[in-house]
Amino acid sequence: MPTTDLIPMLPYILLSLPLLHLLYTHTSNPLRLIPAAHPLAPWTSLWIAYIRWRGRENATLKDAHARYGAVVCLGPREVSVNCVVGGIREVYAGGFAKGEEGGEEGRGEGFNWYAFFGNYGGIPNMFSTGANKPHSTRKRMLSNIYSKSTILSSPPLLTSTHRILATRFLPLLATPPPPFTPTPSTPTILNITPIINAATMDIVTAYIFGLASSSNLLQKTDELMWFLDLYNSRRSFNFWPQEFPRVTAWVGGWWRLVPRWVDEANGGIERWTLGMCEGAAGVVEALQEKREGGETTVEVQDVPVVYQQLSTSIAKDVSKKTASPSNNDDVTETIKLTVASELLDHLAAGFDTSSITLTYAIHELSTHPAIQSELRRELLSLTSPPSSLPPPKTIDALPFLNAVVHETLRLHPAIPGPQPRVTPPQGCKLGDGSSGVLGGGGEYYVPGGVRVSASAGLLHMNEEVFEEPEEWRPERWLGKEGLSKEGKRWFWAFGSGGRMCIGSHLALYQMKYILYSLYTTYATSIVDDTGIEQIDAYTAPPASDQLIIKLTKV
Ligand code: HEM
Repeated sequence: MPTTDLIPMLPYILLSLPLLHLLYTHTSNPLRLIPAAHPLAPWTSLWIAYIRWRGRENATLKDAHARYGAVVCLGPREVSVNCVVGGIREVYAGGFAKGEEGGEEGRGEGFNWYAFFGNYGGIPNMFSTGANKPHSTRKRMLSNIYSKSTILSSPPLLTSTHRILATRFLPLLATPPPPFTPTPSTPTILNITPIINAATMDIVTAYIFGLASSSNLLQKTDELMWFLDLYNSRRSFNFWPQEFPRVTAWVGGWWRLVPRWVDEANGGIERWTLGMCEGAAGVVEALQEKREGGETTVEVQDVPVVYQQLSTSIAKDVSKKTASPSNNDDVTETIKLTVASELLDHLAAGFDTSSITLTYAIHELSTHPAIQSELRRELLSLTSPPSSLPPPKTIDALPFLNAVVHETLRLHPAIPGPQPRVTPPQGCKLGDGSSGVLGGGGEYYVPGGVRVSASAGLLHMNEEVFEEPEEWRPERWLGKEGLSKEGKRWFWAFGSGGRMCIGSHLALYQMKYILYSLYTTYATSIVDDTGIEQIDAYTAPPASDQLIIKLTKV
């Protein structure tokens, strides 16, 4: 055929090129062999992006795993796993990074879903860092102060927790001001959720910054409302910057996908955190003077445990990297913002997740009065002087309280959504070839650079592991052995592996003490739990952000 005869066919040839390319990439993609959550999933990532944009990801994954098994394909470069063997054990215990390794200072390159959690204009922190090496350097700086043995024996933490519960939390419950009481004439009926938010924030920031420099949201109601308004209203604007950061930045020049006030809200929270850092820095200086023989006194509860440890370690790290700093002010500013970015993440991660869990614990206890009485019996069996709390180790060892907290974390994990990681360059095998529900189903090769995730909200619903998983049953954690061995492997509220929650012991500590204070003083019952269902998101508070309960003095 003469070449000129081909000219009329040119548009058709050009049009078919993208289709041929799509066909080629599909047939050469090993992910096409994995059961697909939707017919479009192996062909395009637009389907799962649309599901995320609609806020339907958790529900969609639940349905997909129920239909197609433990490993499902969500996109041409994405899979979800819902099993231990060939699933969380490989991905999380196996140390898959959050973003591809490499990049500037080994911080990772390519897409990193967590980069969005950087603060102060993208300064990374432990949680947001993509690559494993810089992450583990940072984690080593902090692991000791968040370890179980340190938390359970920390005088600053115990003293500040006691002060916060005895002088702020219980008095607030006794006479709650208007924003907490829907009808001021009935002060025993109150919205417990913001009070719990305030209590967890005050305890977490007291451990981080010391009581004198921390938040006092339980007593400063206006500040609490200001903070919660900023914090909660940003939630619905995560999609674009988190899933499509480059598009968001590119389009941002002429069309804002995220309203300006979200940036302003972030700025407000950042300045608030810097204020606490400055207070803590003053206390660290005073401690230094004291060590050098000065007169200064610092009360035990005012020691900024986390701030002190982190600022010292980061200062060493930064000065090591900048051997001859050209500008000392720049170095000081870098240290200040690096510390603040890290600690802002801790206070946000710490207050939000713990208060979600506590809201559900109170909801469940209020709808299960017999279990509430059983818990109160156990708590009241402790004897402690009226002016102090029972010792942390005693509280920690209470079996029924422990069961109530863990069963709530199982049924209502504060982070039920997918925790994305990236498969290593050499690829991996997911699933374990077995057919049972406990195994990973078929075994599949997954190449490097693929987004893979598991979700606590799905792992905790396996009926082979947790009998009647939709039921809240603290007793499944009791008995001689406690939860079954299999149950322990599938319990994933704090994640697992190197990127597991660093604050889990602090979280358990404060949740147990808050429940102790509440239930040794009051009985709770539900007045209005409309909207108590968890939203479909990574971190999932109640849809209504509130729980109205009645308190009755015991
Ligand atoms: C009930 C309370 C809590 C729950 C359910 C929870 C859950 C989790 C989970 C599932 C992760 C891993 C997330 C992922 O990789 O996508 C995580 C990480 C983290 N959590 Fe928590 N958390 C809680 C309380 C706290 C507290 C009190 C702190 C305060 C320090 C905290 C600080 C962190 C940090 C800094 C990370 C990142 C760890 C790393 O990158 O190595 N969390 N948390």
